Amino acid sequence: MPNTPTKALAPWLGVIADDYTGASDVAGTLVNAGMRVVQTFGVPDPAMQLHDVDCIVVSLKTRSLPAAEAVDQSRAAAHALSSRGVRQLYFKYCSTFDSTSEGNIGPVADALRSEFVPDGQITVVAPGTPALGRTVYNGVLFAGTDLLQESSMRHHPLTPMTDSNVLRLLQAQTATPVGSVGYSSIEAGVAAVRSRFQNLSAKAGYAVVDTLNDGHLAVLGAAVLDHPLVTGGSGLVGGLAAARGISGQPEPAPASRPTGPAAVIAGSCSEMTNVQIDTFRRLRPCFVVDPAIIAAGQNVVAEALQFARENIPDGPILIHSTATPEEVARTQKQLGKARAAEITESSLSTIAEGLVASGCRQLIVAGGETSGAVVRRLGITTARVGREVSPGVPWLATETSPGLSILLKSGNLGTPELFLDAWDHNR
Ligand SMILES: Nc1ncnc2c1ncn2[C@@H]1O[C@H](COP(=O)(O)OP(=O)(O)OP(=O)(O)O)[C@@H](O)[C@H]1O
Ligand SMILES: O=C(O)[C@@H](O)C(=O)CO
Repeated sequence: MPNTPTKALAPWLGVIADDYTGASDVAGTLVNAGMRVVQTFGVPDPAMQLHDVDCIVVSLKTRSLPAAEAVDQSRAAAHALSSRGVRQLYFKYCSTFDSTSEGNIGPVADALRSEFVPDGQITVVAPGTPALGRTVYNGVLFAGTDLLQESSMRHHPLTPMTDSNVLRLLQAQTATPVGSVGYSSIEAGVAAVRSRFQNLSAKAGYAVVDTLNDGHLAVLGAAVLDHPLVTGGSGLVGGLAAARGISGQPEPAPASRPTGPAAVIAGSCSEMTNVQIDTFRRLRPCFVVDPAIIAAGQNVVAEALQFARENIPDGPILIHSTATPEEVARTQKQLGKARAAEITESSLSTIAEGLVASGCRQLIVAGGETSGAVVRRLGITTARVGREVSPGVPWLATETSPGLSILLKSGNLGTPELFLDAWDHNR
């Protein structure tokens, strides 16, 4: 018998994630639900070997691109996944709905809907991820106990979130009408949700779903099990996995369990990253990369690598551009938002490249845009997803740079001690 892949062996879920840390978040959630997962960086080439997996997570860096480019890349990812036989596509965006009025959640979802969703079928919009403290109540998004617009996300350097109403946020980005499904329908069970979808589909293309707890995700997962396209944060993939009867017994990833020099690179300016850096700084050495100083011509990259050479033999080190909202605002005013980001991402990537070239084998990168820039510079295209260090934060065993483990941490995820104790989870 020729050894040709059959439809039965195809992964059932194909995820298109709009940033690299968000991709790791959803990949870790799937591993936690008992799946074998591979994460690709960029659209997988048809020749790429992605065997023995239940799920492929494609990491894109489309959250802050012009909408047309984000749409093109997301479409290409969807086609690549479809041609590998996946039965369901999942468009993963941030649980805090990071976007602007131009997009890119609406434009990408519209493009995927137009190709993959039958006329008249509603598409679910589910940012709510209770494990990360993100809940949706009457269409309004909360981060912990704060309204999204009153959370630290209002200061985000690239996508400041100043409204909490998901219907309004999405409607600003799409001509397709947006409706909602309230928690009382969800508590009434799968049939009630399906019937609400049916009624809504006469006047809307999207349904923003309330999500207060994991029980709601379980009902929603069952209600959208046969939808060709689902959109949301990482939470709903757990509901989908449970509805497929796969739950909770993670296979250890076939990681090479590397030891060796360890470093954190942080370009995230999110609140939790700031806390994690303060916690690390008390015990281990840190080096600050300031984009304004780089723009003034100082060779900060060389200084950072010198710092690494001197300190990495004694244990993990941290190199960061992470700054407070006030400092970021000052730098952006001086350099412009795009140039500040470009200088920072490019410098941190060069530093990461230097670290790996000189033997670093365990690398944590904090921040989605930052992770995108670093992983690209390192030329990593695929990784097997290992166990989570904390919700949404798994180690990845890179397949393109054997022996190198990376952990891509979303800005607000992880515990305050993560940069100190994540290494233990990689043994
Ligand atoms: N000191 C700084 N001044 C101005 N911009 C900065 C500074 N440090 C980092 N940046 C930029 O801020 C952006 C931070 O976004 P990034 O996606 O990396 O982090 P995040 O939003 O916290 O992470 P996530 O998307 O995973 O939640 C990057 O483009 C980064 O280059
Ligand atoms: O959904 C989340 O909160 C994260 O995966 C993320 O995308 C942060 O940028």
